[in-house]
Amino acid sequence: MTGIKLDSVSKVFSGRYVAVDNVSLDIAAGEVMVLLGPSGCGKTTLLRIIAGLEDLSAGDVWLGRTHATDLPPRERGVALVFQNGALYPNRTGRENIMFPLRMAGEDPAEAGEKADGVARILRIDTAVDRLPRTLSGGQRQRVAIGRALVRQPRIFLMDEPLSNLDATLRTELRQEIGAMVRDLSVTTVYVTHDQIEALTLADRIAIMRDGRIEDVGTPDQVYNDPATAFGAGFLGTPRINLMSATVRVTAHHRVSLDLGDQTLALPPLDRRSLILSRHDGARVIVGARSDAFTPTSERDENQLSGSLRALEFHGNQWIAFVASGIEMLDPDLVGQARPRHRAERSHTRHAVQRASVRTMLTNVAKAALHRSAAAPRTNDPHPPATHRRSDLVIEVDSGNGLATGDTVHLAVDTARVHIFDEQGRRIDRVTR
Ligand SMILES: Nc1ncnc2c1ncn2[C@@H]1O[C@H](COP(=O)(O)OP(=O)(O)OP(=O)(O)O)[C@@H](O)[C@H]1O
Repeated sequence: MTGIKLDSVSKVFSGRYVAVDNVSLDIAAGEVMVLLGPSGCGKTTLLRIIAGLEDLSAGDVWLGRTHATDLPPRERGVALVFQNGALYPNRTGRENIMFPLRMAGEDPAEAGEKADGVARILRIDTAVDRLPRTLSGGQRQRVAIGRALVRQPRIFLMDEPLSNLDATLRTELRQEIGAMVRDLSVTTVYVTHDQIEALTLADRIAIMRDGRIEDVGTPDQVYNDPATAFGAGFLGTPRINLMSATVRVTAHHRVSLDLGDQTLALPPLDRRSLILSRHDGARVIVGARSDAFTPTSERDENQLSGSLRALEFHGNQWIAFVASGIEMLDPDLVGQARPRHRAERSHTRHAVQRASVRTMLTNVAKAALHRSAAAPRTNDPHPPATHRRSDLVIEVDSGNGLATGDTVHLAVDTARVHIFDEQGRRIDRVTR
């Protein structure tokens, strides 16, 4: 088994577009690492870097103990499966699977046996005599996976392999891929923008944004103990509520979070109270998932209230939209201040070393600051709330007696609330 180490890896396209920005990541041998993030955040580029299909602008790649930065793709022992695992149309499923072995000069009978073995694992053994056009989308993708696996790669790279399949097939094949890569103990890097795929498949998830890794941890860690507001917003449906708040510290060092007309008090022994007790007046972001609120008729200090604007039936739950007057923030915009386009310069793999990328970033940061002084800020970490994002979104039990227009009081479980600084980074330490 082979681990992967990415050491301060950057990729700048055309000398000016930073697709991957100083990424360091250790993937253990046999681990399933999912790269998760919105379109354009650099997931595929990072995968192609591991495969050796992109030259680096800076940084190093290690595969096991091998320094692989300049190693050609065929010497890396990696196999890749893409969205459309394109198959040879005039070859049967079996011939497609055994093709890499035949190219490597393997005896046809032995290659055929290996292909049949892989087809059994992938549960397409009854379909492998057919041509691709007669196979279903799921079967075709299984053949593509089989063709990648038959060479027994040291590292298995998958780029959104399920995105062209329908929901049922996706679930089925996702479970099989998870079981298969674990049975084979092959180090796997899996790219997706689908949070369910990431949460269900991964040993660890790396959440990417703008070419960087925002957070990396087990599914439980990144969901329940998110390092950043963006990561917290990327996982979970409905999306986490992010409330703009000001820290208030009383004479007795009690800390409360001023949400405008409403307040949340932190318990005195809460570690966040200790951290914030020295930051009276600081702006923070309070994150609470929809299930951290409970509608209540009893009054107590840690309650928020508002008017029930809408109630939606989601099959397995009711979602309530509560107009609370609190300024809500969009997770996609919090802390987003970095332009992706860099200074106009021409860079080749050998010309751009780590230091020069750093200089480039500094220049761009200066330019951005200069621009922000002259023009209205479009990337303000606290953009004005929009009507669409101005409601608290909460889960309620079976819509029990609530009606739109009602005033609702919501008990807030402060233990389940996350506090981020203005740039969206957790103020307290996360467990990793
Ligand atoms: N060859 C290239 N030349 C210039 N820019 C590129 C090139 N390849 C990728 N990019 C840019 O780099 C950024 C990262 O692209 P990448 O494909 O890695 O993102 P992604 O997270 O995989 O997105 P998606 O989920 O949409 O596939 C994108 O904005 C893309 O336009």
